[in-house]
Amino acid sequence: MLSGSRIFAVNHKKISSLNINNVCCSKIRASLKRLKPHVPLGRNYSSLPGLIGNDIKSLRSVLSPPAAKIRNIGIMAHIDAGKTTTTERILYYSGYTRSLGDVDDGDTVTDFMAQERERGITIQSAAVTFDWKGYRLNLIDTPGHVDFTVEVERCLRVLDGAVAVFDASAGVEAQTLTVWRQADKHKIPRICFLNKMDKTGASFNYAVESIREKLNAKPLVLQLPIGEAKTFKGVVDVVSKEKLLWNANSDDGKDFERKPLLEMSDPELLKKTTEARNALIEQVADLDDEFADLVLGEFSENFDLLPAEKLQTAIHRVTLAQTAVPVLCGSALRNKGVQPLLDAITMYLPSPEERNYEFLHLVCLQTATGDTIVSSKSSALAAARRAEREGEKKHRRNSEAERLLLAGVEIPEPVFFCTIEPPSMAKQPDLDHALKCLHREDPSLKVRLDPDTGQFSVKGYILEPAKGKDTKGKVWEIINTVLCGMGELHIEIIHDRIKREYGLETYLGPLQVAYRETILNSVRATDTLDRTLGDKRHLVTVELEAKPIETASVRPVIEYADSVSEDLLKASQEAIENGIHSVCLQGPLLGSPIQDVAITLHSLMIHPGTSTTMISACVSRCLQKALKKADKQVLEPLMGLEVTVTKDYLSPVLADLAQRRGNIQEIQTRQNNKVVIGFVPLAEIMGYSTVLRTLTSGSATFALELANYQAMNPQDQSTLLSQRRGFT
Ligand SMILES: Nc1nc2c(ncn2[C@@H]2O[C@H](COP(=O)(O)OP(=O)(O)OP(=O)(O)O)[C@@H](O)[C@H]2O)c(=O)[nH]1
Repeated sequence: MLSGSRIFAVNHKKISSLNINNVCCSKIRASLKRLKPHVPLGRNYSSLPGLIGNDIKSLRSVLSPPAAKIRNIGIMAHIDAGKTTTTERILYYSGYTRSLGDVDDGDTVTDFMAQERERGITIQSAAVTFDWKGYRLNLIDTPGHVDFTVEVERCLRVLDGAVAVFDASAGVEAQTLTVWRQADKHKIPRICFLNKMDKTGASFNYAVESIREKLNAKPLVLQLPIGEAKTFKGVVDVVSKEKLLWNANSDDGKDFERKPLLEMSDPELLKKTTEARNALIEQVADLDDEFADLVLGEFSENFDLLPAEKLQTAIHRVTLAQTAVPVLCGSALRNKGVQPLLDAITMYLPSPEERNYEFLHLVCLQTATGDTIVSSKSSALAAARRAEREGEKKHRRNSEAERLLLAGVEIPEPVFFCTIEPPSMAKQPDLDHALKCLHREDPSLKVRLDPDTGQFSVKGYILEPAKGKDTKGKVWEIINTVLCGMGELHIEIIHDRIKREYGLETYLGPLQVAYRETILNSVRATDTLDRTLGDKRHLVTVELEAKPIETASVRPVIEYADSVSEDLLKASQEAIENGIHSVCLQGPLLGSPIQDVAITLHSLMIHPGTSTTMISACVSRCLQKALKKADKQVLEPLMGLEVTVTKDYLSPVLADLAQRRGNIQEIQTRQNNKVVIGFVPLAEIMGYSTVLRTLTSGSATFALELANYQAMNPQDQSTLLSQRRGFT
């Protein structure tokens, strides 16, 4: 959990173009840069070809609408489902941009970082504000790659609704499950958009079923596709029984035809749509009592007489209650189906007035991800009070400031780390500054200082010892700066950003896996620290026990025996726990965090006047002594893996995974592809994208997610320990 947050009251009249709740500083500066190119930024941003100036509509002229006409929404999905392409179409049709951006050409609005444009992927979420039919939409495009899950998390906590985009040929994919779970956690009402209906293998029914089965959600089919794959040309609006057709010769899809379905011209389609509408009405009536009463009363004889608006209002209610999700379809790339999606956003997703925010206590923090920005303190306070009245009251707080804070961002533990070095010692402060700023934007990036790893330091291609003596015999050592991140891509992007945005060429050490350690048996130790400093005697005696437990947490459980005096504990508890935590952060085998342990303090004697530092030191030493005696175990990160591959390449992929200690759980058939689902240790999967590309001629895709930490087998553990000690 992020350590803290602050609230900022923003004068929205001064920055009316940035009607957003919580985006990182660089996004705000970059947005300002787009609208006002001369704002001095003090940091380099990638240029925005073709976007500065006339191509983007200035929002300063648009008056603030009432809250009921505001939609704060996000776009989320598995990587490459088409979020950015859909966002580009949305911006174009709303009049925000005057030309269609393309991910493949690297000229989109929301993917504005150089790395995003070069790789065609979203790395940072981007917020844009635009209007649609009298509504003000604040939209955030989020990344789909698992390495940037925290970006999604920090956006979800401020959204009122979300559009989940799916590749209609793949249905629910691995990362869709992750973002869906995140949205569930933040209680975000959603709409599903089945994109890529033009793609070979696209199947509306398959995608709807996968939403039902894999996401355990109730899909409300609001549209039916007209054609699929190459024949896809439009959609039927099930609610109004109209067909929407896009002109095949139009190059931007701006204009389309909306016509009622008629018995004479479309008998088959009309029959199918009537069946779908009746099924939809029954489904909504099952979920909404008010609608059920209406349907069973006035319209039970003939659902055709039920006005579209009544059905729409009921769909809005069930969407808000999150008992079902409306499903629409289209092809963003072929410019079909995006305008009805915009209508659905305004019609079915909630306004800020209809949402309760989870306000939580968090401690104070500098301006960073997790801060809460409000347009005025009084309106935010009113919202907080309403949330308390209507919500579960469990977060009622006394302090006014505390009541305004939104729930924090949950930060997963990093699984990779590597050293990073500046080009010269003189540049170390610049590197520290860059890392500090990047960490504030991206709390999933962790930086730690490793004083004495006993390893070699890599500077360019030259190996230098990390510790030595100078000519006068004085000992010196290199302090390593260590980057800890969510994946290979995450660290690569950070490295690249330091170069481009801060002008610093840095050197990365080899990428290493973040292992953990645990103990296998209970051990007990006693220690006494007796030191006299000046005229003061510091004397502490501690007896403690460390034992294995099941928590999957890197924080040890700390217990105190009844024999430990409560008065003594009151004065020294913090020092004792600091001592325990510092040892548990660096285990005896690899210097990795220790997990699944409980520490019980059995006895404690403290001489009056002993400093808390000495108490911490004694507890640390005693715990180290105990751990030395224990049987120890290295735990390695185990990744959940999903590889989507055509049948022809299945065998080589399986053979390769077997060599990587992979454990295959299931092989599913998804359209013409096979989906291999299993687990593989992270250490074995480094650089997998290159290997998979070679094995399958670039036709396969894969997704990885941390599943848990598992015990290494004795042989692999001893090989790893030998490697770390430099014996192999
Ligand atoms: N056939 C087809 N391709 C599409 C469609 N929409 C997007 N694409 C392509 O799919 C690829 C990924 O599109 P993006 O819009 O970058 O997807 P994304 O979900 O934003 O990707 P990340 O942000 O990196 O997760 C690009 O090559 C697009 O051209 C579509 O409707 N049909």
